[in-house]
Formats: sequence, C-alpha cells, structure tokens
Amino acid sequence: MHSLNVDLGDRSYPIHIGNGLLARAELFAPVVSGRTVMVCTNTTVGPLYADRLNATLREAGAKAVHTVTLPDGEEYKDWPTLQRVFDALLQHHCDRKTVLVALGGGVIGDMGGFAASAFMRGIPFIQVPTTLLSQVDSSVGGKTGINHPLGKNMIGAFYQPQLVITDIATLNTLPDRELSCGLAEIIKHGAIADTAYLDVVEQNMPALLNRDAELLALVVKRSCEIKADVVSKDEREGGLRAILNFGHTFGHAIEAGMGYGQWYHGEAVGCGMVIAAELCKRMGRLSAEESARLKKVVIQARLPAMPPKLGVNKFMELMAHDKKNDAGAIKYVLLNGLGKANTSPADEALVRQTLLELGAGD
Ligand SMILES: NC(=O)c1ccc[n+]([C@@H]2O[C@H](COP(=O)([O-])OP(=O)(O)OC[C@H]3O[C@@H](n4cnc5c(N)ncnc54)[C@H](O)[C@@H]3O)[C@@H](O)[C@H]2O)c1
Ligand SMILES: O=C(O)C(=O)C[C@@H](O)[C@H](O)[C@H](O)COP(=O)(O)O
Ligand SMILES: [Zn+2]
Repeated sequence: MHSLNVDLGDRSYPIHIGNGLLARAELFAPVVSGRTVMVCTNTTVGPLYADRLNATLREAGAKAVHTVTLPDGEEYKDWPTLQRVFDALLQHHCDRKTVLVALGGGVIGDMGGFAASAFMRGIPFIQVPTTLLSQVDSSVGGKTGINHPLGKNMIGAFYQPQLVITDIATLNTLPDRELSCGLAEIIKHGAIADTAYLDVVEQNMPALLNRDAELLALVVKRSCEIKADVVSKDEREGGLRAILNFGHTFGHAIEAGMGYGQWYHGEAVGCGMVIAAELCKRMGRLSAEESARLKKVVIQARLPAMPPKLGVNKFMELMAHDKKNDAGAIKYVLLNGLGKANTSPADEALVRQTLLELGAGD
C-alpha cells in the first residue's frame, strides 16, 4: 500500500492506494468508528462494491450504514439528483456527526462531496474513488459540485474529504473507454508539471491500457502527489491551482455544448489539451515537436484528438462562462514548453482560427 498526505493544515488528510483496500476496516475506522454512515453511490457501482464496503464499514465500528443509490451519468450531476442525497440523509435522521462516503467515479465524488459540504452546513466525508480518473484526480483536492446547462461544475464548494481510500482492484471492472478517460488526466499531470512522468506514461502506454496493476498503482500515486502538491500550495485556486485546468477550458465547452454525457470528461479533456497545445504552438510557447508529441500521446491513450463540430461561436460563447475568466476575458491554461504551465489570455482571433482549422466548424 502507498500512503501520502494532502497538507492543508487542519484540513489535511491521507490518501491510501493499494489492492483490496475496500476490505481494510482499519483504514476507515479513524473516521467512521462510532458514527452513522451514508454511502452515496450509483446504479452501476453500488451493485459491484456497496455490499463489500458496507461490511467493512460495519467492521470499522460504524453505528449504522445506509446507502443512497443515484442514477448513473454525467447528465445526473444536477440539482434534482443532489436533492435525493439530502432526502436520504433526512429520512435516516442523519446528524452532524454522520459521515458521507462517496463510492464511485468523479460524478459521485463531486456530488457526494457537495452534499457533505451543505448538509447541516458540513459533515465529514470520505472519497472511495472507483474509476481511474477519480483515483488520479477528482478524489483529491476538494473541488465538489454539480453542472449547469450553461457550464460545467458551476455550482459547488471547496470542501476537503477527511480520507481517500483508493482500491486499485476496482479498476478490474472499469470499461476500456473509462480507463482512457483516466489517462487524459494522467497525461495532463505530466504535461503541466513533470516531463519525466510524461515520458513514463508515454513509454508504458500499452501496459497501462492492459491494466498492469503495478504500473496503475504507480501512476495513481504519482498523479496524486502532483495534484496534492499543487492543491496544498493553492487550495482555492487563487492562482497556481488553475494549471490543473489544462485542457479543461476547451474540454468543458465540449461537454456542455455536446450535452452532458455525450463526450466523457476525460475525452473532452484529452481533446482540449490537443487544442490548447496547438494554440500554444501558434503562440510560440510550444515547439511543433512538443505539440505533436502531446497529440500523439492523447491518441495512444485512445482518446479523441479532433474537436466536435460544435461551431467556433458556440465554443466562444461557452468559454465565456469559464470560472477562470477575469473581467470578461477568457483565461487559458497554456504551456511554456512541456512540464511548465500558467494561465494567460489569448488573442480571440487566433483562438477562433485555431478552432476552425482543427475542424470545430464555423
Ligand atoms: N473534483 C475534481 O477535482 C474533478 C477532477 C476531475 C474530474 N471531475 C469530475 O469527475 C467526473 C468524471 O469522473 P469519471 O470519469 O470518474 O466519470 P463517472 O463518475 O461518470 O464514472 C464513469 C463511469 O464508470 C462507472 N464506474 C465507476 N467505477 C466503476 C468500476 N469500478 N467498474 C465499473 N464501472 C465503474 C460509473 O458508473 C460511470 O458509468 C466529471 O463530472 C468531472 O467534472 C472532478
Ligand atoms: O482540481 C482542480 O483544480 C482541477 O482543475 C482538476 C480538473 O481535472 C477537474 O476536472 C475539475 O473539476 C475542474 O474544475 P473547474 O473548477 O474547472 O470546474
Ligand atoms: Zn478534469
């Protein structure tokens, strides 16, 4: 088992990564012992893992374990579905000491975390991520929330979990398309912060796609380290943290514009990184080789590299709602060579031309 810590003063917490951790009661006990627990999961993950987890939570000393099972899909990351979590918490007479456990991918993690942040103005929560994407990225850092038709994650809170338990074995049931989505965020971590890591990911792509367990544990650990380092320096995205949004300015526009759930988050981010890299090349920030390399890794990960024909105007309209924007100006996360990132505005005509020439439609 690997363990690391997210250093945030009195909101610090451990991340435990390993095989079979869903059965390790002693890892859950420090947070759940003597408490009522509400497991928040969905109709896909619940039948696979909720019984196992609930037994472990009881063994860890939980007073009572309840489960709320939400419909599966990005299109349900919304108000009416969130309300179902509050309904369940109230129906079971949960109180401020109740612990919410989010068992699932990033959608469940973001919604469960948001529900925990708001219920009785904040109850403890644990992330139990079961997709590669949620294990390497969304379970760490405390961004929680839901979508709005006009923009991704528009309503939410920064609210840290007290514990992250990452059981690599859950990846055995993950569909291939979802595995690729996780690789998008992994590539992002390398591209913004660690070229040696990008090399490892690139060279081992076939083994990663083959779900080599040792390699997966290694990348989950390294990605968590990179993300935890950024988050511990800038928890609420005053500046630095925005680099974790590389590929997301375009990616979020794709997700909202195509209709939530059509393009998966990781797919939109993969494509968004290719668009951003092309823009960086045109701005003289990335060489043609670097930009081509990033595109090649994205394609190797079996992610889409071509934007959908959403139309350039629609892209611009959706990106005008991006949370990073400053005084009406769209701010992009751009690379200054691979491994170094910062936020910056970009010339609108150049962005439009880049999108058009990449095939986004006019
Ligand atoms: N908070 C953050 O920092 C952060 C970071 C990245 C992404 N996100 C958010 O996370 C979401 C994407 O997360 P995701 O890619 O995990 O998608 P997801 O939560 O929709 O999960 C993908 C699919 O895999 C299924 N699934 C989950 N675990 C499984 C398993 N072990 N076996 C079989 N099927 C399984 C789910 O039911 C779902 O159908 C987006 O909403 C995105 O905005 C948040
Ligand atoms: O943790 C962060 O910060 C990130 O930007 C990580 C992203 O991978 C993630 O998709 C996040 O939810 C995007 O945040 P948002 O603030 O752009 O909604
Ligand atoms: Zn993301």
